[in-house]
Amino acid sequence: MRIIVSGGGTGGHIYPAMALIKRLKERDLIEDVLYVGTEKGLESKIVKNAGIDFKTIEIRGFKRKLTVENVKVVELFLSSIRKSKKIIKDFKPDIVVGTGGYVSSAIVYAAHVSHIPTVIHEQNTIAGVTNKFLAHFVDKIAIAFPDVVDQFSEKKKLVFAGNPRAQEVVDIKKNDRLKEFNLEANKPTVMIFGGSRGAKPINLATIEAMDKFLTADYQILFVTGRVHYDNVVKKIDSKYLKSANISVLPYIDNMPEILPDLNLIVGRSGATSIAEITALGIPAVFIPSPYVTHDHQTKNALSVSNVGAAKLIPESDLTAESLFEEIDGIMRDESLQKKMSVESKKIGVPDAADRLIKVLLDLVNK
Ligand SMILES: CC(=O)N[C@H]1[C@@H](OP(=O)(O)OP(=O)(O)OC[C@H]2O[C@@H](n3ccc(=O)[nH]c3=O)[C@H](O)[C@@H]2O)O[C@H](CO)[C@@H](O)[C@@H]1O
Repeated sequence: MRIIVSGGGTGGHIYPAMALIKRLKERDLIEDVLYVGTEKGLESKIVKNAGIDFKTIEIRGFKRKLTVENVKVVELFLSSIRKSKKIIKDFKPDIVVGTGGYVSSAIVYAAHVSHIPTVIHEQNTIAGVTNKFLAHFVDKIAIAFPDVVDQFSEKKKLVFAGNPRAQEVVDIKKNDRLKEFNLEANKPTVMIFGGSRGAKPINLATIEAMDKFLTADYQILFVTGRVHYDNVVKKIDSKYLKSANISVLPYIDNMPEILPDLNLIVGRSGATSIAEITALGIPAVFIPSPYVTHDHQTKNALSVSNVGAAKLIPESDLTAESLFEEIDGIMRDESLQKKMSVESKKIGVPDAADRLIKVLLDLVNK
């Protein structure tokens, strides 16, 4: 099939799109693929690095408050629909898929008015603004959490698919990649990170807890987020940076290959991270971001912690002490780790990419 995929802004919208493309290629289902994003978004780097054709449109998200800036946003939206129609006319897709973020709104809408089948993928427990808007026009809405059903009035369009990134990570075996980060290959390992862009409060609590981690009988992979890295390193005493027990990195490009080597993941509760974690059954501690629309990360996290697969620290309770105690409590208790892992796997969707592909094939072959 000829397919246009669009999703961006943060990794949580991009990696599911990339996982879908990867699986379509593995199954030899792609005749040609084009990714539509913005030049400024994280997608520009990730998609270009993967060698996938990439076309940009200029578009911005609405400000929630009434401001004059929104006039510019409307102008850009209209011009990006015109550009999207041209892209569609030239590429002639059989289907267009949007995975969220405002960038996907123009191309998916333009596909709808050009009578091309359309699908959106909603990763979260609370639907994003773009997907709520697009829901009126698209043919199918693929969801990753059953809870989100209530958010859409277009019930007949809903299909539960999970998040394609789950299937991408589940096939990768433990492969001792931790040595690349100066950590031991077989020592129990905790990764602390704040989603695709890093999170300052998590970074600060981790820096303050370093003293305790220095002597722990497990090691710490601390991923700060690219924009925070220099500041974090400046704040850390060099004895921690030289320690064999702690590795500090700005970003991990090959996350699927690292995940099987981890015993505990601590971080934000972005939906794509959750899909990866539950596909593999990795115990987790979530510190939901309170800065996202409708506090959706708390709802995401609760769907995992409510079944005993993760612990939850509200950001308002996050300190070096609470962070260390939660991590240490889990790392000292192997039976708890096993129990969390079993419960986590039960809610994982390891065949999510194939489920989503079935939705696409049903539309294309209609
Ligand atoms: C602040 C914000 O708006 N966050 C949203 C964003 O999160 P964010 O972009 O952080 O998304 P997720 O936590 O869902 O996913 C992060 C992705 O980035 C990858 N990764 C992360 C760090 C790293 O060093 N290397 C790497 O590859 C992870 O493996 C994962 O695939 O999109 C998610 C999915 O719609 C939402 O649920 C989040 O609420």
